[in-house]
Amino acid sequence: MAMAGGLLVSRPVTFVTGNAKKLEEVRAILGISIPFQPLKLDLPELQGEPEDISKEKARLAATQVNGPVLVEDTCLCFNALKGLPVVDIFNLLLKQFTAALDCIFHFEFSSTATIKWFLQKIGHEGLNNLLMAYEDKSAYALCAFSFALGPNTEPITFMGKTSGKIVPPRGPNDFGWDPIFQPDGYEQTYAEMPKEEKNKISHRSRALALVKSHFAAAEYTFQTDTST
Ligand SMILES: O=c1[nH]c(=O)c2ncn([C@@H]3O[C@H](COP(=O)(O)OP(=O)(O)OP(=O)(O)O)[C@@H](O)[C@H]3O)c2[nH]1
Ligand SMILES: [Mg+2]
Repeated sequence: MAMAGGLLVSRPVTFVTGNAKKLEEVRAILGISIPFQPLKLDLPELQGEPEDISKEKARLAATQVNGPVLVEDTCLCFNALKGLPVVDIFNLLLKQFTAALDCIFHFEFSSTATIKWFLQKIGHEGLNNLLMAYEDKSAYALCAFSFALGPNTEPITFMGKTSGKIVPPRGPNDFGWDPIFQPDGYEQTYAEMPKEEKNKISHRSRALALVKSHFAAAEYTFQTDTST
């Protein structure tokens, strides 16, 4: 029997995420192109550039799983705020605030704020309000998948970006900031679009196209028999 020329990998990839909606989309986009099994783990996320957050998630996941892992980190960036991911804006404010408080009360704050945290705290309306003072409502969704073959191997990262604008919420409210993100060239928000449509143009599908190309080029062979 002819064997693929690529690396033999001990078992299928584990896609580690605590987010069921992400998993749903990844399943729909990947189909059977990459054999993977999901694992629900909410990994701690260090703050920094999206690529670094994603890589660090992959390192942590590979150590926990002790095998090949795929992870993903998504952020929503507002151009009026210099394209900074919301997390950085928050950290900037937090730093100034804590510095001021520290002078007065010797308080200390620590936080792992993300777009997720912002969404939970201020909601869609709050995210819209952040841009109230700016004419520029443009934004982009950025997705960073990282793949690691196992612990102690350097993760490879694949980025996907979709540009659009922040609008008052429209459409079903079952996935994060989908109702307030309207991609360029569309009259609908992510939430209003049929799933197949979002999955054709989303930050996630663009990053996953690169993941798929990498897997196709690397010709990994996954050992599925775990009894050996
Ligand atoms: O409207 C949305 N459309 C999307 O396509 C999308 N992708 C992610 N998100 C949300 O943005 C934050 C990212 O944080 P995030 O990348 O750390 O994800 P997470 O913590 O939920 O899961 P994970 O880290 O366990 O994989 C979380 O609030 C996610 O719900 C999205 N919202
Ligand atoms: Mg997370």
